[in-house]
Amino acid sequence: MAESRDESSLVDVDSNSTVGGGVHDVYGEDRATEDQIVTPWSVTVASGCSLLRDPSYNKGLAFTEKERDTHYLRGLLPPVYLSQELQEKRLMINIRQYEAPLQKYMAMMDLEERNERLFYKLLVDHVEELLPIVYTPTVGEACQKYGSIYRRPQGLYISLKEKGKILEVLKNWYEKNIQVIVVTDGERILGLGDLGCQGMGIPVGKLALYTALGGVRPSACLPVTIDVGTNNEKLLNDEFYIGLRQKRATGQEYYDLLHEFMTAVKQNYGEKILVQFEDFANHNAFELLAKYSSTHLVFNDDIQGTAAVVLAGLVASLKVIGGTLADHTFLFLGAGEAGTGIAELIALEMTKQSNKLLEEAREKIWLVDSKGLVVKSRIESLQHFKKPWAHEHEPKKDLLDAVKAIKPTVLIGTSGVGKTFTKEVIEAVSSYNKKPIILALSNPTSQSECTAEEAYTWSQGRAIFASGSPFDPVTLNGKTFTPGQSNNAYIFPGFGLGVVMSGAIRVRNEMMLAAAEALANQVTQEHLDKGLIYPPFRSIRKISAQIAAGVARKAYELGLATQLPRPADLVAFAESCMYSPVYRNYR
Ligand SMILES: NC(=O)C1=CN([C@@H]2O[C@H](COP(=O)(O)OP(=O)(O)OC[C@H]3O[C@@H](n4cnc5c(N)ncnc54)[C@H](OP(=O)(O)O)[C@@H]3O)[C@@H](O)[C@H]2O)C=CC1
Ligand SMILES: CC(=O)C(=O)O
Ligand SMILES: [Mg+2]
Repeated sequence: MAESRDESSLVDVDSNSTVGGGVHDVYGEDRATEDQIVTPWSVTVASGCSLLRDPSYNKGLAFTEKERDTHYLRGLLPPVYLSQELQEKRLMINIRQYEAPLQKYMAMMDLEERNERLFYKLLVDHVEELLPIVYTPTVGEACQKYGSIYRRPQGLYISLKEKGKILEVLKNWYEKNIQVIVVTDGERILGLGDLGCQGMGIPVGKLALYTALGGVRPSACLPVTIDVGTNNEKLLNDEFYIGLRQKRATGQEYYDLLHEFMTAVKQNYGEKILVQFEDFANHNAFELLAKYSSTHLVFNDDIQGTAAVVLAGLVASLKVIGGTLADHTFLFLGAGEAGTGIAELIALEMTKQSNKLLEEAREKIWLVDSKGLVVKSRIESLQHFKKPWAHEHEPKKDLLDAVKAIKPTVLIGTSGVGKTFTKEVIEAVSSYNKKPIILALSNPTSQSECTAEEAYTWSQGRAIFASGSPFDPVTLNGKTFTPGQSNNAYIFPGFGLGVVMSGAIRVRNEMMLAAAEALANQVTQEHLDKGLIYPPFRSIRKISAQIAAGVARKAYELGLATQLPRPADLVAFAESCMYSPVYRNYR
């Protein structure tokens, strides 16, 4: 039993072991190797219909003759035995027949509710095909229509109605050994704005990636949506809206509910529960992060995870265009969570690479918000997170003017507004650089600052381009360009695994730098030759193991890790901690 195990035994776990996440594998089913038999525990041993209806244990038509006898399945299944591989093949054929991505999304969600291991097998084996379905861009549409497509609760809904009872609400969740929570209040869902309670699709999607991409076992993941109302009139008037029908609570009422939640989380799950803040509006996001980083194991994916993925892409790009970070000039469209978060990590890395002071490093980085270039003369009216980026310069009202004035070598879109990298903007950036770096990070695809085709066409094939949501390869004058995806999905699954497996008790920016470095190290010359600044998602589990190891190594160095003794080979340990979706045999 995991709870009483000798911790040192974890260091040498069998490399075939499929234990997920490194702790509390109460019944041993995750720890067993694929050829060992395990007990399909629920409260009692599941059998008959209850076994078939339990998504954690259901194997569809892959129950053996012996299992059909011992678990009272005779007659409940047609006579045929269909292996997991054949089931996977069949499901992929079915899913590919749907034309609309939302139909594919719903088919995937139905599968998850029916047969969890098969869901993850599909996602792991077809990650490049299915990521755009369970994640951006389709998850954005799913959130917009979440009320209409709602079937079953996929996470915990904590609304103002639950005030004073949040600890009890947490106890209602059917899994007890939670290691990672992704929580949103739905106010800034991708670049789609306030989707209120329907933002639930985001924590659900993010946690599916924790499992598929990072190997944290599904039973350890808890999606949470905090519902304090919505200011989205369309949703308030939608008869199928699933949330509180009121304007958003703000101020003390909002912060009291959040505080009750954060307190209850620690009370219920202890010090080592990782909480990922996701898609909060920036007027709350920075404050929540600052408030809870010293008392809880928290990070904000939009501010910190995004920063790590972009830094990794930039470090990889430098191998192609040369120079150090400090040799470059960065211009952001969008000075919110993603923009200022990325800017800060770039500046921090510059100070590590050179002997620059943080202030000096920041001078190489410029931001544009909805009112124009962030400059000193605006300082009084700027939100606190923009102030460090207000440099001395005459005001510039729009991006094109800012590009002409700043002449950036790197242009990054974090505005949440599509089509803002116009032909003029990209042509201007390309006129100053042999190989401009252009990152259009806003999600979903409709909000992307430009398309891959636009970036390559308007830069005459010279841009190093990546985007937040995926684009297909583009052929220009007989040459094919493959755009990369610059999305925090590269970082948070491996980051979370590293935190969990090391038993880290706090997140530090150095751990984000370690994650970025590990990701950048996975970019090979072959990738760079193809124009890619990230390795392909198909090798994400290997990448996540490297990221997890880098993050854990840093946590040990900083004295924040509690999983002792430190495993000698952290990469092997990370791999051994990863959940495998392969079916198990039942005794
Ligand atoms: N690829 C990835 O991994 C990630 C992508 N993102 C994407 O980044 C986008 C922004 O997210 P986030 O930073 O959290 O959002 P925020 O709301 O915190 O920031 C948005 C910023 O964009 C500015 N802005 C809005 N409209 C315009 C405009 N027309 N022209 C210039 N600036 C504008 C805002 O200006 P003002 O301050 O004046 O209002 C604000 O500074 C989203 O689409 C999100 O999906 C986010 C995280 C990760
Ligand atoms: C990717 C992500 O976290 C976002 O767009 O908000
Ligand atoms: Mg996000």
